[in-house]
Amino acid sequence: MAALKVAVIGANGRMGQQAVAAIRQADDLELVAEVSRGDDLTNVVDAGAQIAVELTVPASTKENLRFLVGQGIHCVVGTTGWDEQSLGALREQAAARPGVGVLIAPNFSIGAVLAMHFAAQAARFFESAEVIELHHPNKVDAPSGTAVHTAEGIAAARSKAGLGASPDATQHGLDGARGAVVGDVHIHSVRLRGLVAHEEILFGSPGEQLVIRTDSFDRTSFMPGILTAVRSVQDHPGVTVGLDKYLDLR
Ligand SMILES: NC(=O)C1=CN([C@@H]2O[C@H](COP(=O)(O)OP(=O)(O)OC[C@H]3O[C@@H](n4cnc5c(N)ncnc54)[C@H](OP(=O)(O)O)[C@@H]3O)[C@@H](O)[C@H]2O)C=CC1
Ligand SMILES: O=C(O)C1=N[C@H](C(=O)O)C[C@H](O)C1
Repeated sequence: MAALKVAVIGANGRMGQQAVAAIRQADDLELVAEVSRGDDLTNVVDAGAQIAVELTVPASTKENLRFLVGQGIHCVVGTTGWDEQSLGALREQAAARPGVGVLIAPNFSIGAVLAMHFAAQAARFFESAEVIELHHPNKVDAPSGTAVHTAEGIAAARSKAGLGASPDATQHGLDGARGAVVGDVHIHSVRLRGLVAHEEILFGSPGEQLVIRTDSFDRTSFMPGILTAVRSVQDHPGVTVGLDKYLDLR
């Protein structure tokens, strides 16, 4: 079978460089274009790319996707910054290009994907839930896309189970002390030299605690997920959020 033709957008970045290397090493994939800031995205089309891996910055990703989906190119997106409004616009655009698949993946590491899945399963059993995400200090966004997705999954499960917000008697203190809030779930962001990408999901009930923790010590942890997504995206038309949807998790 012919190799799938793949382009990487954001090829000079921390993730982009590793994605380029991982795709080059895969026998069933052919890297046909590497796009960095300032390069023309039409290179991707001219090179005949079937799939684009988008690993840029929140300020660039939506515009890139608008172009790529408009050209009928399947997209695997790791960049953060997607909210309900921008996802809605993307879904609308994808609906006008039937057959085109787009994966928005808050996290490609299997550990993080499973942590989010387990957190959603655990959420209805506990009175309290909070998320701590810990990253390298060069990260430009906070909270992390993974933490937002984790909190959304927990909030949906809690709401379905009829649970309200976690108990919290805080009335006084410094702004920000209780973190950011997504769907009633508090998220705390740590930025620390030496870290890569880590998350702890805390659940509490009287007399007990459950901690789910995932650690990416190296960006190689994201590569198997990217390759799985590249190989699968054509089989999932429309916009999918979360690599878990490709993994047959129950
Ligand atoms: N889903 C996942 O598993 C993971 C997702 N991420 C996310 O992926 C994104 C990238 O992370 P990371 O590699 O660490 O970030 P980097 O800042 O190292 O890389 C981003 C790269 O994209 C480039 N860029 C910006 N705009 C464009 C554009 N329009 N066209 C082409 N290239 C562009 C930047 O260039 P310049 O330097 O000139 O700005 C930079 O080289 C972030 O949103 C991060 O949160 C990260 C790790 C895992
Ligand atoms: O910027 C990063 O490094 C990461 N970004 C993603 C996020 O915001 O969740 C994924 C991972 O946490 C690494």
